[in-house]
Amino acid sequence: MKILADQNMPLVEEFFSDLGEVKRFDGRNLQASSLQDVDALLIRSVTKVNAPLLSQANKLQFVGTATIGIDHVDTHLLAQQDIAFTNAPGCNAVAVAEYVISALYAYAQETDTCLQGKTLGIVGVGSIGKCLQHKLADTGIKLLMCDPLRFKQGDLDEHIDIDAVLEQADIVTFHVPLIKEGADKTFHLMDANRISKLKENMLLINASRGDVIDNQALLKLLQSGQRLELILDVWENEPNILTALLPYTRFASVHIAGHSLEGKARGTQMLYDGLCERLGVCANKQLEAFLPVPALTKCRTEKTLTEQDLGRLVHLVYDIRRDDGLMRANLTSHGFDSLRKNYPPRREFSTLNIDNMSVHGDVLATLGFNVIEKNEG
Ligand SMILES: NC(=O)C1=CN([C@@H]2O[C@H](COP(=O)(O)OP(=O)(O)OC[C@H]3O[C@@H](n4cnc5c(N)ncnc54)[C@H](O)[C@@H]3O)[C@@H](O)[C@H]2O)C=CC1
Ligand SMILES: O=C(O)C(=O)[C@H](O)COP(=O)(O)O
Repeated sequence: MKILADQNMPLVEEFFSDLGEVKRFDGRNLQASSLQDVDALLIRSVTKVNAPLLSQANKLQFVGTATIGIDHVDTHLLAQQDIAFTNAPGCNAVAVAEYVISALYAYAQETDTCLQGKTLGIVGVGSIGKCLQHKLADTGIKLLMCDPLRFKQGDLDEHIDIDAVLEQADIVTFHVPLIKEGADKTFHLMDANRISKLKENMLLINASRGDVIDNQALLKLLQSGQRLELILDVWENEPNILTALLPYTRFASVHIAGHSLEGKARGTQMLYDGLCERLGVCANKQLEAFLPVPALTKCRTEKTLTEQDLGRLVHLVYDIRRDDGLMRANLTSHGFDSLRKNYPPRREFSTLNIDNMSVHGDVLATLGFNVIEKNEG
């Protein structure tokens, strides 16, 4: 079978070469003619699957996106054409949650803020929101959960309306899918009206989709002199983003919140599992076999850890300021997509084994580190 895979998807040859012939493509520039005689298409978020793209797909039986988000895929059209579809739910939830945690500790360090006692609103409590809620559970940050849909389904104990969250929280982070229309639309969930009511100096984090926040309205507010703390990983109209927003951000990045090595590799494995299921063959490959050993695998904590120490541990594994620096220094010369393509490897907290001799084992473990020893003394 012929398999066409995005050039930015890792481990495709390792997972798929036993199933067929693998060819790569540039995700932003896939042409309809390239789908002639192709059996399986493996994409990332930058490839729009729609009627024009599928117009010459004479053999396509499987489309997989190695992402959580599916706003780039016309799933109804695929169903109509009896083309199996899978995404990779949850594949990079840990990576996005750790991006937010790294951002929080870096923000705290730079602004001399104590996170303990602050109130953080999580808007969208699915895989990522829940993962973040769990990881922050022992940090002393008060969490407000906002997810009307899950609350209605009885899948969430508490739900606070978004406007109440924006009023009560010091920090708000968005983890909703992009829904462009209908009763549940999240397009411009943060519209000009909500943006105009934002409290001075509150911290907004967006690592969901750029269109969830009206970027022009946000810029207008900031240009009017309102002070806000902003951490943006996603932007409207990527890759041609509103660069005028950049100077107003505390930290900015090129849509890489989910790009841990593990997160991207899990996405590939989930597509492999999906295609094997479609073909009725046994999926017998595991990503652990392909991941490199991390540069840093072990450290030891001796004393009672302060919040600053926790931040240092977080940043040992992943410091958002690395990505912020790369974007600010290279966006103009290299461009948004090239920075994404050449994203330096990043590992998840679980790759750091912490030999813990302090009383902070629980917070370290809930943050996601691998705590290998605990001494209550
Ligand atoms: N920046 C990045 O690199 C990444 C971004 N994403 C984005 O994050 C989104 C969320 O991912 P997951 O948590 O895995 O998805 P999920 O589908 O598990 O959870 C999304 C949650 O948002 C809730 N929701 C929908 N509309 C809402 C609203 N108006 N207000 C509050 N909650 C609402 C849903 O009920 C659901 O529980 C993805 O759809 C994707 O667009 C995902 C991975 C990486
Ligand atoms: O999973 C998602 O949804 C994402 O946004 C990805 O992590 C990032 O997208 P691509 O690397 O596929 O463009």
